[in-house]
Amino acid sequence: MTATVEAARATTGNAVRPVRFHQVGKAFGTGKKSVVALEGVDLAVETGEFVCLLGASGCGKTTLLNLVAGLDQPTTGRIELGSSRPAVVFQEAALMPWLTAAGNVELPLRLAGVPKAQRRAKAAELLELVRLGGLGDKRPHELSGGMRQRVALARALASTTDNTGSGAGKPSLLLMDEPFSALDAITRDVLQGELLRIWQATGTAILFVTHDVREAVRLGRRVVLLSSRPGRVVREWEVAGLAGAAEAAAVEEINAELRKVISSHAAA
Ligand SMILES: Nc1ncnc2c1ncn2[C@@H]1O[C@H](COP(=O)(O)OP(=O)(O)OP(=O)(O)O)[C@@H](O)[C@H]1O
Repeated sequence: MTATVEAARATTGNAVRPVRFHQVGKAFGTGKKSVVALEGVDLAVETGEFVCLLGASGCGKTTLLNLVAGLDQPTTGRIELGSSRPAVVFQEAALMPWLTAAGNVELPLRLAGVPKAQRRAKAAELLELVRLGGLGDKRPHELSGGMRQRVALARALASTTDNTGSGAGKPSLLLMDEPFSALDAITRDVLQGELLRIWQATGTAILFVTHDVREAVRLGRRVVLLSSRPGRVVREWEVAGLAGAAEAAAVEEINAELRKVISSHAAA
């Protein structure tokens, strides 16, 4: 079977989907030493949707995001990318230490050839959005871990927005790989709330990787569970709008399913 990543019009009716996987597989290496990280993954993210991808350590979550981001190629299957330029926010903010916060946010715009005045204005707007207005001249080492992740989020939003000219009319897509897992519990809680606000304000689709069930249910409208090696989609839950007892019940049910997946892998 051929493996491709297509910048195609992945459509549902007339709408363009940010991304769709068709039976995607990924193996590292060949022969006896080959590691099959993903197998037969079918998954779509709709325009403006917030999907949390959940799975045990090593089940292929990062591999899957890397395929969407174009950092790696699938071995089998096909990925249709309707999004103009997916951006990734990693566990560590990975900011350029010699640039200010504003300079980091401007970077993707600079690389896309956006004129200076326009990118300054966009960076200021995005720093306001992540509640860092007035801190644009700080360098990464002058900011807390939570603030650095806010800058990384603003930078990712800068690279997904269509003001770069190339992606007019295409849905934006943000890929997030356990972005809050290195933060303390209070900062994580605050940033989860902020991310929901920003998601609602921007309408960008988000594919968010986590191994924390509570985080997945709080943030996602849909939670997708991957099995352990090879990673396949085991089950999905619609969790939009759950609160109180219903949210707690969903967390419990998904936790039970995750434990099953982990123990079946351990027994294999
Ligand atoms: N470049 C690589 N070469 C060989 N094996 C790899 C490579 N990248 C990932 N793998 C293997 O593929 C599997 C999936 O890895 P991946 O990092 O995608 O898992 P993950 O679900 O993101 O894990 P975690 O939650 O611990 O970050 C693992 O067994 C890993 O060892």
